[in-house]
Parts: sequence; structure tokens; C-alpha cells
Amino acid sequence: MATNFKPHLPIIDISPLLVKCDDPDMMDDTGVAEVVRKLDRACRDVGFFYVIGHGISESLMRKVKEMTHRFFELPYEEKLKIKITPAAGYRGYQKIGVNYTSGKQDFHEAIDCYREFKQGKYGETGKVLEGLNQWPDNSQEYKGLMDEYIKLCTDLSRNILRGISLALGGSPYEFEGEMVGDPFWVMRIIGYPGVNQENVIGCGAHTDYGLLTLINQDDDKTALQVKNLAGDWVSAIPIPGSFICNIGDMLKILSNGVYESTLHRVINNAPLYRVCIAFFYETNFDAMVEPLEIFKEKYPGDKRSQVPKRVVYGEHLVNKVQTTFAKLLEYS
Ligand SMILES: N=C(N)NCCCC[C@H](N)C(=O)O
Ligand SMILES: O=C(O)CCC(=O)C(=O)O
Ligand SMILES: [Fe+2]
Repeated sequence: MATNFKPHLPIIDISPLLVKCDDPDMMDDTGVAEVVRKLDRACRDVGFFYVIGHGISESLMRKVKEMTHRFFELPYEEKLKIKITPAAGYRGYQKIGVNYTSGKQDFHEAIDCYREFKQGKYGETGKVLEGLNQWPDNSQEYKGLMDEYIKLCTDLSRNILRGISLALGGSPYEFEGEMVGDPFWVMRIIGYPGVNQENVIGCGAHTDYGLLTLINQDDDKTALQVKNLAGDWVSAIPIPGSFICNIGDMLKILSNGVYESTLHRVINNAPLYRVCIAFFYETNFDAMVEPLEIFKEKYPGDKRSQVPKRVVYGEHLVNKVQTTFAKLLEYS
């Protein structure tokens, strides 16, 4: 890494927030107030930031990526043993070209996972995603590691959202009430072969669907690009040990449009295979998501900002999944 390296996205050390995150008066702490101020700036300016001081060990983050590289190195026949299908609740492995974004094929392969839930819990909408996550059966180790990782990412997301809740001028707990008390999560374990052409897109431009995303990416390739306020694509250069954190569609709605979900895409022009583990922290699956009263009062909105419409999160997710995999049956 060049010594004059200057990332385009803010870097936020959230350790002061984590120390105090169970104290309702955390905002009285000057360290917390400083983190909150930085979160507000980052969420208003670009909607993407690096998180350091997050308490998840760099060795665990690295192990997750190493095991993922090992999985994608397996022969296709092996990987296809845990193939994604509608009957499996859209959980499991998809080969390159199966995933579509805005009607175009993406150049990545992935394992998709969702929080598991009891059959029937979320009615007709939920049925689409019913099933158990699929892991290579010769690797209890991978599943065990990822279960631990998911637990840590869930706690971390909730704690970052306490800071974001304060940043919006609320109590620390605005994102833990009725709509978010039982958070759903999604995880995509993604592999992008290196390609030598500018026009092969690893993942087309999109916003994320939920509240908050935590991205754990390889340290030695730059591929994720973020659209900034000026409309330019800026690279999210890897910072070892950090997560890249970004805002999703549900946070935009809950915040009454004060924080935007930011467009991003992936182009891996490196000669090397890149992996990324994207963890998506979401609202309750069956939540009717609409701007929170407190933020409607604080930010009545001006003519520029369109007030976001309300949506049942599970319906938003299922719509996205079905569009993404509209061509799935042609591949099985
Ligand atoms: N769960 C989330 N956020 N997944 C993001 C995937 C984005 C690409 C997908 N093909 C799409 O068209 O949305
Ligand atoms: O590969 C990445 O860095 C990001 C992937 C992503 O944006 C997504 O899966 O939603
Ligand atoms: Fe994304």
C-alpha cells in the first residue's frame, strides 16, 4: 500500500461507542459524542464508511475469507451439491452468471444465506425463503465458523445502529423497537474471478435492501466502488481489519430520507480471485417499515427530499430475490 494512500471514505474508530453501548446515557461521554458526530457526517455525505475498533478480531475476519477462498476453489460438481433453488428457499450456491442486477448478468458466484425461521412464521411471503442454509457437508468447520461470525456481526450491527440512532437525534434505541426488535439478516458469501476487461461487471450498481451492511473484503484487491454525492465512482480501497459499513433502503425509510442508501458496484480488474463476505442486518421480516415518528417530527422534509414510501420489508426482500434469480430455473 502506498504511503500517501488516502481513502475516499471516512474511517471511524467506534471503540468509544462499544465501551458505552449498554449505558443509556452514553451520549454524555465525549468519546461517544465524537463517534456519533462522525457517523452523522458519514451517513449524510456518502452513506459508506470504514469501521475500525469494532472488536471483531482480524484473525477471525481473515479466517472467514480463507475458508471462503477454499470453498470457491472446489470443483463445480462439489459446489453444485449445495445448489441454490427456489425449493431450497433461495439458499445455497449459485454459479457465475446466475445472479442478475438491473437485468444484466453479474460476474460472480456466491453462497446465499438467510436467517432461519420456523415454517409458516411469515406466511405466504416468507414461504419463498423457507429452508435451511446449505453448507458443504464435509466441512462442519466452515458452518461453525460462519455461525460464530454471524452472531458477532449481528451484535456489532445493533451497536453501530445505536450510534446512528443518536446521530439522527433520537435515543440510542430507535432501531430496536417494534420494527427492528427481531432483526432478520442476510449473508452473501461472494467470489469474483479477476477479469481483464473494464466492461465485465462483478456486481451491477444497486443499493442494499435492509438497514446496515458490513463488508469483509480481501485486503489485496480494490474492486468495490461507491457513488459519491458528486456522482463519481470512488473505490473502497481495502483497509485490513476494517469493515466497510453502508446504509440500506430500510434505514433510508426509517430516517425519513435523512440518510440515503448509496449506489455501489463491484468490478474486479485485478488478476486475482477476490472474495467478499457481505452481512446484511435488516428490520423484522414482517415489519411495515415507514418513517419513525420521531424523525418525521425532527425532519419534516423539504421539497427536495421525497418522503420515502412505506413497505413491508419481507416483501421488498422477496421481490428483490425473485428478480435477481428470475432466470434461475434455466440454469438448473
Ligand atoms: N441482500 C442484498 N443487499 N444483496 C445485494 C445484492 C445486489 C445484487 C442483486 N442482484 C440485486 O439486483 O439487487
Ligand atoms: O463485493 C463487495 O464488496 C460488495 C458486494 C455487495 O455490494 C452486495 O453483495 O450487496
Ligand atoms: Fe451491496
